[in-house]
Amino acid sequence: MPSTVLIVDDEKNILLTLQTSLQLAGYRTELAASGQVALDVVSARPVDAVLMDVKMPDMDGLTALARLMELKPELPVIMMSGHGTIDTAVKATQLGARDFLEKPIARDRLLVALRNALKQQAMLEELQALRAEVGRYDMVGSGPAMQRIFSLIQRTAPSEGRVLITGENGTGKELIARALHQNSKRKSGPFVKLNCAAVPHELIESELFGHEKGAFTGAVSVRRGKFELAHEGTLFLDEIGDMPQAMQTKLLRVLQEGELERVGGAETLKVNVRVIAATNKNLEKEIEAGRFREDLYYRINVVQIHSPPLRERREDLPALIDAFLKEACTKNGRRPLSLSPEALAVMSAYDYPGNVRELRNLVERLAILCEGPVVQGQEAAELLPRGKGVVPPSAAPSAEASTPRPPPLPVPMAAPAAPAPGSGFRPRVDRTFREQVEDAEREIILFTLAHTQDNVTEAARLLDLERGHFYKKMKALGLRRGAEKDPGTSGGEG
Ligand SMILES: Nc1ncnc2c1ncn2[C@@H]1O[C@H](COP(=O)(O)OP(=O)(O)OP(=O)(O)O)[C@@H](O)[C@H]1O
Repeated sequence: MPSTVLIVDDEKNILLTLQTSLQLAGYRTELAASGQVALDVVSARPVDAVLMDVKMPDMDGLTALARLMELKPELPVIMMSGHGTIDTAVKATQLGARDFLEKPIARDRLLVALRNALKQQAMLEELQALRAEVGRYDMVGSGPAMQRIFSLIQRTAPSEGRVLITGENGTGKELIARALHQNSKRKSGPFVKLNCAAVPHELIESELFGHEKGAFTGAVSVRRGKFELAHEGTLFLDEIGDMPQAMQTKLLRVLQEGELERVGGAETLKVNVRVIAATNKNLEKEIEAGRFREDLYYRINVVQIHSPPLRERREDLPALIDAFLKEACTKNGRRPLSLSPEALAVMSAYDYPGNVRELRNLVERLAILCEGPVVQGQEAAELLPRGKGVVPPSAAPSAEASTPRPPPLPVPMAAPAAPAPGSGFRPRVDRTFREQVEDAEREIILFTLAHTQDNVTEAARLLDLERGHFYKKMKALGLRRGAEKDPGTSGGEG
């Protein structure tokens, strides 16, 4: 899409000459005969750059420049003057002008200045976007599920094929979309995102297609839609399953014809956009229920990439935790933290209904709250939702641990061969009476088994319990025998 340049000069001849030069070079132009008109145009219509004379009646160019910078601080403005002094040029630069041209303006010099200003602007915008997204591009994980995703990204990204990314919230769908863009031929173009579930139904059309001034109440100026903004780049439509049906029909037309009109506008705009969509819904079910257009589904679903929930790819947990821990420590200005084996075991046992997003938040909390330098199992357990944090005794305490060993937590499926947690049971206020009695019973059994080297008969004898009753108790508490052990070698209790 050609850039629009606003030319501001009180001399009509100059306006027309510059307009011709710029149009021949492929730019769209807007004209303003005064500083005030220029301000009106910029607040009403999309303008990519301004070329403005210094000497004008009513409002001189430098005053207009200062006002423009207040209105749109990032707008590239090139000043021009027939009586240019160094002083004026310095003032213009201080006010935010990107370049200063002397009249009469040489066409080549003008085009170079304009190209540089627009390029610089594009780079600044890209840098800003990158800064905002810092740390969000790198996809961590090397398990089979991630390998499959990486391979699909590699094969799909260079094509122009539309991609539908499916998966629960927080599984990394947006990250996949960004990776597809970054690895595509469009990577120097924009990546634009619209979350269809976050925009009120009545506004989604203008978000996507833009609107003309006065198209509806509140449309005080022209606005480009996401499709226009994504021209020659990628448009990521998140939560597409939430797109209203009327809008699905309009989207289908753009996907088929590559054309659209802004809301309230008559001009047909051609756009060259690759659409990547994502959903946490089962779109086939949505089609059956009559909520999603089947023809749109086939248009967007040329290639499908599924991002499985974190609980189905636990093998990636250590690498993800490590990456998020490093990131959070740097962000919060603290020395690097590491996880004790107990803490890692606690975090690996949790199901993460909020997926990688939840893990990332939990790790950031760890980085803020833990004293460190090694996160203990108890600290990790306390971070998880109530009742979800358990410290398996099989996880050995870290040698680097600087804090005293915390009291042990309940053991859901522990092999008696594991080291006994010791007699550290203490009453707590965050578990019920019954849970705490069971915690104590577990401790007693594990402690005794450790003492008898897993000899169940001997442990039952020491506790004055029937052997059968002892077994039942173990089962009820979720404990199992050292299954890998041959009963004959573990003390002959079998
Ligand atoms: N493989 C990964 N490596 C590193 N970070 C990840 C990974 N997957 C997800 N994340 C991080 O988890 C968070 C959620 O990811 P993202 O927004 O891509 O998920 P989503 O599936 O698009 O979520 P939603 O459906 O809610 O929009 C982000 O902070 C992202 O950086």
